[in-house]
Amino acid sequence: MQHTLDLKILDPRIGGEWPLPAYATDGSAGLDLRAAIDAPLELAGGDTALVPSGIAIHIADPGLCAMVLPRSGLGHRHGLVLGNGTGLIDADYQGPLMVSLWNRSRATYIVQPGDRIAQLVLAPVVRAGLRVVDTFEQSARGTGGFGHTGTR
Ligand SMILES: O=c1ccn([C@H]2C[C@H](O)[C@@H](COP(=O)(O)OP(=O)(O)OP(=O)(O)O)O2)c(=O)[nH]1
Ligand SMILES: [Mg+2]
Repeated sequence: MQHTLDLKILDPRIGGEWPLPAYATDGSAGLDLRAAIDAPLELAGGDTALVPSGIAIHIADPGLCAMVLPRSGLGHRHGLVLGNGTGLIDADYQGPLMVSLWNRSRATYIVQPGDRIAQLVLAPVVRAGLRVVDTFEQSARGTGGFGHTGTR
């Protein structure tokens, strides 16, 4: 599925010396986001920094959202994940797209200006209309959860 996304360039290096966010392959789900920083960012083990991506997006359609996710290689090999777990970008958000970068490892990691640090995935949203009830229609699972079905 393809959707046209309004994008503002907040840092002129995006679309200049660094390419616009792009899908790495035809089948890629995520657009890589870059660190729009002026100098190398030293993230000591355990530290978190709010890093500008240099862009703003306006999704507009409330049936869509975007999620900021870690890049697997950085997350697995270097412990570079997100301070907020997953970033959720609302359809009506028009501010700068920020990446909360968390170095969950023990070693310092240095982010260079323009490094691809995270990825943005556009996803459908189903907004709930709440109906308050006293009882639920019986399901097979009922209230069982948190390992209730075992491990094998
Ligand atoms: O990784 C992220 C997460 C969020 N945002 C922006 C877009 C999102 O629409 C807005 C609000 O995010 P969220 O609702 O998750 O945060 P909040 O703490 O509930 O803030 P608010 O009170 O503004 O909703 O912040 C980012 O730029 N990057
Ligand atoms: Mg919120």
